[in-house]
Amino acid sequence: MAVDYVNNRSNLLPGYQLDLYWGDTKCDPGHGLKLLFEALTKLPHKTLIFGASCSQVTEYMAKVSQQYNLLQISYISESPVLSNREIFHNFFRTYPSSSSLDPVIIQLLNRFGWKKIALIYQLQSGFSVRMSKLVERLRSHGISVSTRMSVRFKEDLVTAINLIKESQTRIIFAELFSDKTREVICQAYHLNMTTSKYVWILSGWHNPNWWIKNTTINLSESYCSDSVLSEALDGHFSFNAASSPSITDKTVSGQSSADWLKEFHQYQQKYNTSLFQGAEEFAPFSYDAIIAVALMLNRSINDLAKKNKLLENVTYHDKEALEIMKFHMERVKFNGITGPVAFSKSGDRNAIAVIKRLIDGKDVSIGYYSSEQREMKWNYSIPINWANPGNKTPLDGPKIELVPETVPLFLQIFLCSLSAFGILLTLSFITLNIYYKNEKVIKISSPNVNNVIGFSGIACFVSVILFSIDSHEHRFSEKLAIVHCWSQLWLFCLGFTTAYAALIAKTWRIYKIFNKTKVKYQVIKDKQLYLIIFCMVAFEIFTLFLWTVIDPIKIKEANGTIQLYTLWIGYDDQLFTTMPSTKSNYIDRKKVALAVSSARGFEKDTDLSDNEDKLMHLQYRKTTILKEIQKLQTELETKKGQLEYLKSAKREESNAW
Ligand SMILES: NCCCC(=O)O
Repeated sequence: MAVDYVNNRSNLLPGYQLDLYWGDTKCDPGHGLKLLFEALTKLPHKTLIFGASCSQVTEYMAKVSQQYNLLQISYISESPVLSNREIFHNFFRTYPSSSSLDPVIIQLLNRFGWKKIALIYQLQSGFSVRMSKLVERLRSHGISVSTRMSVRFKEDLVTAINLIKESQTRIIFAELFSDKTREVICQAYHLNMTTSKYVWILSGWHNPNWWIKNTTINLSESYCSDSVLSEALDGHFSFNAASSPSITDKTVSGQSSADWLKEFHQYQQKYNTSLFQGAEEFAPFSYDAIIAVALMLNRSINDLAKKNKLLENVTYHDKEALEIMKFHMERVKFNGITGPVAFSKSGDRNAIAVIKRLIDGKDVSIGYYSSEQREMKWNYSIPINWANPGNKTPLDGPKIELVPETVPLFLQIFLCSLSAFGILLTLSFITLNIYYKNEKVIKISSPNVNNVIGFSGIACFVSVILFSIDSHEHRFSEKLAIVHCWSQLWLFCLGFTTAYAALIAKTWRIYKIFNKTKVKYQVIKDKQLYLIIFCMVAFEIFTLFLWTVIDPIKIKEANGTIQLYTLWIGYDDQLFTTMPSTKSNYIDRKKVALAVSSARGFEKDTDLSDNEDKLMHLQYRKTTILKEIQKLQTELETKKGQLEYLKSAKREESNAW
């Protein structure tokens, strides 16, 4: 159609006819190179190489064509590798580099507030390099890439999808050729990864209805028919360079994009050949590429003439002719079917990208992005239906909410009131104890030691109040929280030990009195009781000191529930059954029981945090290993990309062709 247009125009390449020698590269470098050699070795001499479609073929062909000092122009190859002028000196394209469309993904993620994405792509240099650049770009925009998987064989694909599922990322960008994309979607479907919780973003350059192939996909354990794929793909997003960004603007041929499309359909019917089927996405770019070639040749004729050269006589390896053509190609500028056509220094095209969504089997344009103006225009009149109750935008992963695990308020109030009551009661006992210290019953019970027990009990009550105060990071600084934790422990342990030591001392004295073997009345003074108390408290301080130094408290976030054991009250009668003083009216059994039970509860609490520790550690190890795998994969892909560059450069140097 484009060749006909050029050949029918009297003012474009007057006296010349454009001839196109073509063949199907089958998206395979081997086929592509064979066709290229056949074309180059047959007469007439070829003036320019047009194509290929798949970047992996184009890359090889462009390396060959430049050995012949020929210009090459592609109409759909999107690999960012082709933008490297140091490797591809004479290459142009009317389709933008895929990397120039990366902002589209960022705009889409930003629109829906997604901050995490998983990437999956087919293993080949163009896609690998594109993904490396995309990862950098996403990260610079605060979007994390949870997983980056490359696939080549069916086995890789199954593992890759499983790993993406494990990464718990619900937004997935996949760039693969259509056959592989079908397989990826099939596997995802069987893993429930195409439900409304997941969002798939795919390349938009596939043929319309690319998933319909009338064949069943057979993965290891998953089968998918076309109708299953249609169901799985409904609602996915895709984007590509817009083939007809404006349907009203007049183009260089005087047609609007709409007129052009009409004529294209007439061509399709006229030739009735399968070769035109589904070519709507590529055809406008191909058309504009031919127009660009015609304009470039038209302008080159005069400059060639100045060098005494005729276009038809230009032979291979003519560097001078090549420079003239390259000069004019770099300056081509016209309004094409695909919008304004001009080439950057790297031979690339700035284009307008279209974002589409598959709604009820039809691609609907929901926005346009201009890479030149870096501007996104959303078509908000298209409703975004997420197919979930309440039409909620899917999340990029499971929602993680940090819930501080604290003692519930009612329990806090209850505990504090109970402790305050205990403190008041103890204070009143201490007062009575001091006031009536000379009364006989009080006197024989060692009022000073009673006071020690009273104050120790108060320390335990205060520690309960401290336990119930929530010191998580939003309230206390880390240092203060640590001091808070230690003070609870020190207060409780010292209070308990002191009270217990005093009781033991008193019990021992009673035991001594009641079990006297000598006839003489035995006097045991308070000083001896203080010594027992001192020894036990000193041992406790020493133990606490060792604990504080050897295993200091660390603040960390943990999953799970805090269970409060310290309230359970029970008796530990063991001590009393072995001592005759159990029956003594002067021993406050309640207090002892509370203290012993609290200590037990504390042990249980410590066990619980040990388990949490292990769980946290395992979770941490899992995350670290996953991150390491991702890092290694990224490095591997980058290295593969570099290796391919180096291989191509080496081949070029050695002039193997
Ligand atoms: N024709 C497919 C476009 C993708 C590529 O550049 O290979």
